[in-house]
Amino acid sequence: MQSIGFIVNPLSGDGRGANIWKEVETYLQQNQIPHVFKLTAKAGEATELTISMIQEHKVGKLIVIGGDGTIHEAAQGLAHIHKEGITSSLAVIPSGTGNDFAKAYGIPMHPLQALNIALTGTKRVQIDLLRTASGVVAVNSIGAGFDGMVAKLTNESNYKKVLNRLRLGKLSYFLTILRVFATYKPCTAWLEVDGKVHELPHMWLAAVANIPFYGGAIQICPSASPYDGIADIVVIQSRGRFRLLPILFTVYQGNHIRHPAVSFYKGTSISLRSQTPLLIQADGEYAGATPLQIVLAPSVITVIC
Ligand SMILES: Nc1ncnc2c1ncn2[C@@H]1O[C@H](COP(=O)(O)OP(=O)(O)OP(=O)(O)O)[C@@H](O)[C@H]1O
Repeated sequence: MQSIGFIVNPLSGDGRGANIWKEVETYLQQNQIPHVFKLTAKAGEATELTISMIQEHKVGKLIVIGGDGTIHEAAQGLAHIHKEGITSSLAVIPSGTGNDFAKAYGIPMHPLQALNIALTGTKRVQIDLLRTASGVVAVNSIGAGFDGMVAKLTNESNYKKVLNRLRLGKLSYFLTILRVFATYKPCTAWLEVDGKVHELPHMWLAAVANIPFYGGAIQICPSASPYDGIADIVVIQSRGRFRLLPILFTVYQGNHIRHPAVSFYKGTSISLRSQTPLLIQADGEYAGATPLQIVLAPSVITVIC
């Protein structure tokens, strides 16, 4: 049997991770399922825990209990060991706020159902990654501009904690969207996709998507697929703010795609420059500012779903 390792972010979903781990650990003990586990003690730690767990304990199946931020950190570790020719499959028990990764792979939100899939699921898919020039990888998306600012302010906000406690975590992203929408100043940016440069005046955001969702089930790029070896890019441009209002209310269903302010591109080598530095998010985590360069790395991680 494959050796099983758990990485648990006890603080994900404002403490939901710790509660889910208790439930999962009880199940593992009752059913005498051998495993190793590590709890993250600080931000960023899931990367080194992933590497050490796989190298030291020869873990063939890594199960992450966390949100998209913890999966993002574990993915850095999985991509690192992939370069050394070592592989380990990734399974997820969602305990975060947005849980976009779990949604994209049809992983149930119920902890014991997700555990059952992690332990016995036979479907394994190879997924692409987005890799930046600075070596960061993203499993879900990388975006610059409006959504970079939304990710940063949501993660720093106090209402995210309060809403998580009320099981309304997704609302925290929407509240920040409204905040940023009222004040955001678009600028000109230059997007290069596979050698072709597109000048983008009044750009609000450019997001490179590996899956359709971000920010807690916002269907920003409905055509994105992590299996097709190509990244989908969505750009929103507008001179006026109020012209974009309909997008706020249609983007959750992915019905913004025909709005004239929205355009799409596809490619494997992408770069973005901007008139003024724009904040970047990678899988919902703050990741610096433009300029940004991304290449699509095909079939790097195996996901159990
Ligand atoms: N012990 C810890 N103390 C402080 N921060 C931690 C700790 N363990 C992990 N973190 C940080 O918590 C952050 C949030 O985790 P995660 O994204 O998994 O949950 P979330 O924010 O509730 O969910 P989502 O990303 O789906 O919105 C991550 O950036 C991670 O680095």
